[in-house]
Formats: sequence, structure tokens, C-alpha cells
Amino acid sequence: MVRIRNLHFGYSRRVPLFENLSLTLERGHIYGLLGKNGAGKSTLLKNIVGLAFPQAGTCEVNGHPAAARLPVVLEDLFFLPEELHAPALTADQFVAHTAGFYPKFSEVQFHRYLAELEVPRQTKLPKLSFGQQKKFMIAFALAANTGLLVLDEPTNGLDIPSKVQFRKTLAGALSEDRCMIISTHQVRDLDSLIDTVLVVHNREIVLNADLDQLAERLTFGTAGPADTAGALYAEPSVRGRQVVRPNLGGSYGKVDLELLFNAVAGDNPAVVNYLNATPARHEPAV
Ligand SMILES: Nc1ncnc2c1ncn2[C@@H]1O[C@H](COP(=O)(O)OP(=O)(O)OP(=O)(O)O)[C@@H](O)[C@H]1O
Repeated sequence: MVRIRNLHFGYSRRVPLFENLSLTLERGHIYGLLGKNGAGKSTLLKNIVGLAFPQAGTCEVNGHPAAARLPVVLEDLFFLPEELHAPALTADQFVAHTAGFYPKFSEVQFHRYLAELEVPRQTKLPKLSFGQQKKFMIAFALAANTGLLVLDEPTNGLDIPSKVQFRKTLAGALSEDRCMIISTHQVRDLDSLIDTVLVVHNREIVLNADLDQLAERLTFGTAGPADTAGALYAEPSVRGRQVVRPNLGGSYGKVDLELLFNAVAGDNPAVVNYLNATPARHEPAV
């Protein structure tokens, strides 16, 4: 669905943001794009949706260059940017103005998503709170039924019950012919939602991994201060040290996304090196 090859991009030629970045996104998956502030998450998403143009390399959606912004691509792509534009329209008026761009838009689904996310239909957008506006746009984005759904920091401004509902609604909207990519720096917001984690750091994708495979290969837990032997990564916490270790025992635990992120988006390459050096058990060795 999305194919990026050897992407070079920078807002100025002297300061590259991405160098030789390659990435493939497939239908049927929810990808979580993680990175520190300023790592380039929004910029990568803008390259994918054709709002920023590669200086070298290619970025294609459904086989077409994203930068060409062809109607055939745009009608099957919905991008929810971090900053919202809220025209003075109610839900029904917004549908009348916008839904025509998306051939598979479903008004029935839109109303259902608005109800699930507890957004009033009769209120004009600027009179909704920021969190309600965000949920309104999430409902519209899902109801557009595009093959590619790109959400930049969608959980910013959502309260805790809304974040829980967001995860449920999104998970329910995934299908085999849909690809979703969600960026965030609030790593825990993507817990129990994404199936593949992408980490952008130091001008490239340093981690692109299926969570099930990560659970096969790594364990996440707490260790005493003197018990970090064999750990790939350790960080202090109130309950001792949080550690990432190779999964040598064959147990199958939960991936701690926040700890994983800290382990790969810092100066310590041990986790990334370990993953690169040891293929997952159900992957053929190369
Ligand atoms: N329009 C622009 N012109 C020049 N520089 C920009 C522009 N947009 C972003 N940048 C710079 O590019 C870098 C990456 O920004 P980007 O917004 O992609 O990061 P991010 O990972 O999404 O950050 P955050 O988590 O803070 O939203 C930053 O250093 C930022 O200052």
C-alpha cells in the first residue's frame, strides 16, 4: 500500500531529517509510529500523504508517487493532521461539504462513531471542545472508509475514557483491506491497539517490528539493582529497574511499548542490534 525507498528529506538541504529511509506498509495492519519530539513523525506522514516531497528516493501509495496527489490516491487516503481546522459546520453540514471526496464514505457509520465517541451532532465544530473536535474528525476519518488512514497524534487532547474508546473504535474499524498508521509520542496510547511498531530516530526507521515477534524475542520486566546481568537495556523505576532481556525461556509476555521505545530511541543500540542479529523463530534465517 505504501512503499518508501531511500527517502532523503530535509526542510533545508543542509539539515537532513531522513537519509535513505525505506519502509513498506501493508493492508490489514495498524502501525504505531513512535519517535521523540522533533524526530520527524509528522514529516514522514506528510511525505506519505504527498504534502512534503522527497529530495531523493521514492514514496508511493498504491503504486503512484504520493507527491503527485492523484485523485485516485486521494479518494482512498484520509490524513488527520495534528492541528485541526474546524469550519463553522454541524456534523450533517460537514458531511454535505466533504463526504463527496470519499466514495466509500458511510453516513451511518459516521453517526455510529460519533455516538461511540460521545460527540454531539447538532453543535457547530468551533463550539465543541478541542477533544470533541478531535473525536469528530476521528469519526469522519473512519467513516471515510479509505484504504489508507493516516492519523497524526490523534489522541492529543483526549481524556482517559476517550482514549480507551478511541482504541476500541479503531480496532473495530480495521479490516483486511485497510492500512492505518498512527503517530504519537504518548506511547501508552497505542497499547493493545497496534500490531506493528515503527520507531523513527536519527534520520531513519530504527525499529520496524511485529509485536508478536517482539514478544517472542524479548522480555520486559522489573529487576533488582544488582540483577541486570544479561539485560539488553535497563532503566531506573520506582520498583527497581525496568529491564529488557532476550527471551531465552520461550515464555510469551506482553511488550512494554514505553520501555521498548526508551530502549531503541536512545544512544544504546543493544536492543536493535540484538533484533537485527537474531531472526524471529517463525521467520526463515537469512
Ligand atoms: N515547515 C517546517 N519548516 C522547517 N522545519 C520544520 C517544519 N516542520 C517541521 N520542521 C522541523 O523538522 C523536524 C521534525 O519535525 P516533525 O514535526 O516532523 O517532528 P515530530 O516527530 O512530529 O515532532 P512532535 O512529536 O514534536 O510532533 C523538527 O526539527 C522541526 O523543527
